[in-house]
Amino acid sequence: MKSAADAINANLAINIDRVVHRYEAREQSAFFIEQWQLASAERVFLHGESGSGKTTLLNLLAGVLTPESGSIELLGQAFSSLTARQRDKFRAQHIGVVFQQFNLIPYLSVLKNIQLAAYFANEKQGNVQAFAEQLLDKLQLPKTILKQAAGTLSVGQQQRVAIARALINRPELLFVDEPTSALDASARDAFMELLIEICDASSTTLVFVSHDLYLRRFFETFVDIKSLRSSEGVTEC
Ligand SMILES: Nc1ncnc2c1ncn2[C@@H]1O[C@H](COP(=O)(O)OP(=O)(O)OP(=O)(O)O)[C@@H](O)[C@H]1O
Repeated sequence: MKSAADAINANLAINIDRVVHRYEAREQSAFFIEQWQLASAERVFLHGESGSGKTTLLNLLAGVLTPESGSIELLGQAFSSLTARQRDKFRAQHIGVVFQQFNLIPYLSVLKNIQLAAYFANEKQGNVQAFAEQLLDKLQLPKTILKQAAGTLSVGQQQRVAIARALINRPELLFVDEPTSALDASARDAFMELLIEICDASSTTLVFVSHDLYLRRFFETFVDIKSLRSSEGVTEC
């Protein structure tokens, strides 16, 4: 029979347990989080001063970095124990990511960049273009941009395309790092409304990193990374 703890854990989207990360093996200091849990469909605004480890945490959650010890469970799966290949597959199918560098392929069109994300997640291509158009429209980008090479867009436009690419598979988990930094106030508010709408519609769990405290109003949970990090057992950065 399942225990009450098992039942609670089954509803967790993210479950971090004693995670240690070091950028270099001999590094004295380490990134350490003892425990952090997020329920399915929870939205968190993650804040912290520059260099406090927000991007490191997102990279661990996205599987770009792997912990030296401890475990990261995502959607009930032991994500940090997967092989690199299994992690890539899991990411493509369940995670949307928007990093500070947008990682668009510059010589491919906007549509191809978005289609590629859908392809890796095995989404049916038939519906991809219509949904991409809908997303770009809500992000205040013209439909004509779909045919343009991603490398020819402005930084603000690239940022919005990266967001559309992250949302195209309606991911269960969405990790975004400063997604509004290149947007003006009107595009920023439109983006936030779209993001919340899509997260609501798909019960997406969102970890949203930003320095912009104005954006805190869109979130039920606010976390300062300082409160997550602990020095027990290791020396902090
Ligand atoms: N590739 C790397 N190699 C070595 N150290 C790194 C690397 N990336 C980050 N660090 C260090 O890890 C610490 C946390 O950096 P991180 O980028 O996670 O912080 P952050 O809170 O996201 O900062 P910012 O708000 O400026 O983006 C910093 O001391 C940084 O110098």
